[in-house]
Amino acid sequence: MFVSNSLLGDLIALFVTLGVLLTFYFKWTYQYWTRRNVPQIDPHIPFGNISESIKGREIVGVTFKKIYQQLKSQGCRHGGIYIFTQPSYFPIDLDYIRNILTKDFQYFVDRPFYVNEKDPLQAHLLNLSGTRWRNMRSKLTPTFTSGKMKLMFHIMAESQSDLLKRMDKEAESLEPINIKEVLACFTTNIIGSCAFGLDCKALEDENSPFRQFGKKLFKISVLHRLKRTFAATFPDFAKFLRMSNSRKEIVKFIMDMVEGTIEYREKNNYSRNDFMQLLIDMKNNKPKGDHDGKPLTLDEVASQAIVFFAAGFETSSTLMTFAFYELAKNPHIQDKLREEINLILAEHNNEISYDAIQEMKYLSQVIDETLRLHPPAAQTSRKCIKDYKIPDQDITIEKGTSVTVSILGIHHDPDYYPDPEKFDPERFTEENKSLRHNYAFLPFGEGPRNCIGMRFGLLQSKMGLVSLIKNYKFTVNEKTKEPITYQPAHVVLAAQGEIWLNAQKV
Ligand code: HEM
Repeated sequence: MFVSNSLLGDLIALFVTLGVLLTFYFKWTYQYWTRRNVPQIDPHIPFGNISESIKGREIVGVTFKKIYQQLKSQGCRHGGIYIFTQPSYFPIDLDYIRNILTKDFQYFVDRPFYVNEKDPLQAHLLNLSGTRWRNMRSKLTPTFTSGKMKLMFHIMAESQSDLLKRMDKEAESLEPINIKEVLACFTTNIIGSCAFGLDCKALEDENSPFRQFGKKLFKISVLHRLKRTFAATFPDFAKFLRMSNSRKEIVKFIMDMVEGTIEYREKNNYSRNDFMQLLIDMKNNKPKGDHDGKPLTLDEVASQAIVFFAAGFETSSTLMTFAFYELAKNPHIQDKLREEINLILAEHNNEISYDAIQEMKYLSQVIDETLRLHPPAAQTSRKCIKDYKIPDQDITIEKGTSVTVSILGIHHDPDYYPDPEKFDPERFTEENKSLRHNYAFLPFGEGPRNCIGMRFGLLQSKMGLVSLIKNYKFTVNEKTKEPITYQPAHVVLAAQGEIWLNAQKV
């Protein structure tokens, strides 16, 4: 029965053989890019090139930025990395990035995410692939036009007066202000109101159920992160195991809320200018546009509402938090912005209106520079859906390979932005923008699969900035831990720890 005369001897032989086989497997796997003549950054067993982020030492966006810088310093136009054992193509040249995101989009329609189609609330725009994505994107696009944003502006304006009330209360206490938390409550109110039709009251009460839900949504345990990465890396195996990405308590919270809202509106014949209403209309009537013509199901309505909340709430509140921090560090920029705000509002009866915000050019520069320095989405990805030959190279990206674009890496590249760590809104004057490659600034991604909520995200962030900068002068409080670093195990690029500011009424 034993190969040798002892069980121990057999076990040792078995482990040694397994060890040797595994080493060969990793060695062979980790030469994929070298075999294809693509420069690679040497990976480590078993996490490939993302060990630091898997171990929770840094956010993956920072890992990708370092890879970008390493490849760029070696003069590479592209490279290859490994996420666990899965090869991912890593373009550096902005023309290659433009081809993948836009010009040759038909090869890169999908995202490399694992989705269990049977999971409730998973059929949302961010996750969907192929024809299902095209149909949903086409149905949802009319939801985000400037006309619709103008209609939703009134809902945002209600939250803006709550923001001022909260700020007045905080400033009166003469204590430093935890700006990250205040702004998280502000965006919770706006998105909760627009996506779910709810009065969340997060600014009045930090313990409100919706604020607690927002915290829970982004609090991802190490186990859940490992599960997600595993499923993304080995999608076929995850499919075989029927792995689920849903969290039961989140599904229940959302479904109860969406069903309740729909029932109330339908029973009372009540309608409102918000995302939820547009989704309900698409459930009850055939949506317009070039798609399969099918109305949305209840699960699809709930899925879109949750992704609008998840994709729109923390990205915008992080953008605003960094904008206030940078303005507090740079008083001359803050003063210049306040001057513009006062000047333009004076021409609009001192009312913060949609049109007044659109006229504020320096405000856009401040927002763009914040998005450059601290892009909330530090990277984006695509999946190659048919073999793709890289133009001007004798290299083919194989069907099924993922592509990683380091937004943070590009935004900190001194070739495009000299002295990249400096906060300087002058980089975004019309003249300076025209001197750069269009793809050197990608905070919302690019191409047919870019951020659908860009207008909404910008509008709510601009509204937050205008109403607070108009009324308060901000400086950084010594309780803020500087230099700012990024939270390691987090979905968006957010500051580690709190950002404490002093606010003085102007
Ligand atoms: C400052 C705020 C925001 C930033 C920086 C941001 C950034 C991004 C980025 C980088 C992408 C990936 C694009 C690509 O791969 O080319 C994305 C996708 C997406 N965003 Fe945003 N986003 C913001 C706000 C919002 C808001 C407010 C919503 C919804 C109300 C939203 C909904 C989405 C959705 C649904 C997608 C997936 C689109 C698709 O796959 O077709 N985002 N966002």
